[in-house]
Amino acid sequence: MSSQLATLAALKLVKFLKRGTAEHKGSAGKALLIGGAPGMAGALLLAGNACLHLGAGWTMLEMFDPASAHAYQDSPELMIHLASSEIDSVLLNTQPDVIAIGPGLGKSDLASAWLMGVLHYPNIPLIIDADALNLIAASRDLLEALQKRNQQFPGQSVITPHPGEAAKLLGISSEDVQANRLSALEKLIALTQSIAVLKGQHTLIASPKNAALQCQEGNPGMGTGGMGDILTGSIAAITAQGVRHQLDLWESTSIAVQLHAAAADSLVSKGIGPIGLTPSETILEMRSLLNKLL
Ligand SMILES: NC(=O)C1=CN([C@@H]2O[C@H](COP(=O)(O)OP(=O)(O)OC[C@H]3O[C@@H](n4cnc5c(N)ncnc54)[C@H](O)[C@@H]3O)[C@@H](O)[C@H]2O)[C@@H](O)CC1
Ligand SMILES: Nc1ncnc2c1ncn2[C@@H]1O[C@H](COP(=O)(O)OP(=O)(O)O)[C@@H](O)[C@H]1O
Repeated sequence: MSSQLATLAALKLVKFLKRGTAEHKGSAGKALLIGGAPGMAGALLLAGNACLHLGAGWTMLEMFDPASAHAYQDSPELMIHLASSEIDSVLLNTQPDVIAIGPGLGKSDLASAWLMGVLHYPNIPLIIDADALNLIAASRDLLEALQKRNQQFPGQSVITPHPGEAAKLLGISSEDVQANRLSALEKLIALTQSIAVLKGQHTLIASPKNAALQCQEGNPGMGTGGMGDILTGSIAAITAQGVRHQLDLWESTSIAVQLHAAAADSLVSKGIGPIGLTPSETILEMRSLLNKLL
């Protein structure tokens, strides 16, 4: 299969992120990240740290865990707010340039309500990951809301399932997904009409408009909890900057997918991993690679 697929080669697009001397945080965009239920606050913090270090102008977190909804000494730049049922007013007051929902979101009624709220929030890029995908897999209403959003605003959502999440969305096993990853990717796009990133060895990306590309970078050191969360935060950061730097969601996602895997390879080449490679180290390596590519 791999020989038939074109290779993802998106890093040449990084130069679009180069900042003019008069640019300010407004030009770098506002990202709103939603998740972090009790026991999984770390997933949202990892996504937030990735978003911050990959250059979003503002990184705002809607945190579901009341005990974790506070400022952090290690990353006081993150603007953290306790998620409540005031969903529409938060979205209206925040006016985000991009929303990412899912890291550690959980499957509570409030989580479903937030997901429905962001699916109804109009024409901005939306990144859907982790438990947000599991919620869509379990709810026809949420799936229909996603399909309707994509009919109204094509190209403005991306789903980022790992094989387990892809399997739930498609109603098959993760072994079936892995046995024919390209077919699973195509089915995910047919089902959701979103840009789709099927993670795992040789991550695949495609959209209703774009044929599948295969990421050649990446390594098994990436098999650490939180590695997908930082991809979500990175897509959010690059998309937030892309809004005013002529990059669309497809291009921003493509950059993030390749940069993420390339950073993990770069760390392994320096002896940092594969065993014990952490998502937090990968964030800093992504920042370093990104700035070298400008
Ligand atoms: N620090 C934290 O708080 C973390 C929280 N997390 C959150 O935990 C929740 C549950 O997510 P999880 O993904 O951990 O658990 P899930 O139960 O959703 O998925 C794990 C299963 O997916 C399948 N799978 C995943 N990757 C695969 C691959 N490359 N090849 C084949 N099969 C694969 C396997 O069957 C695996 O057992 C999410 O909301 C997530 O964001 C995780 O991101 C880990 C870190
Ligand atoms: N063997 C591998 N080769 C390449 N990339 C991998 C490998 N294992 C995991 N990854 C990557 O690591 C990330 C794991 O994401 P995910 O499973 O969502 O993690 P989490 O939910 O714990 O944050 C994905 O980007 C995936 O492509």
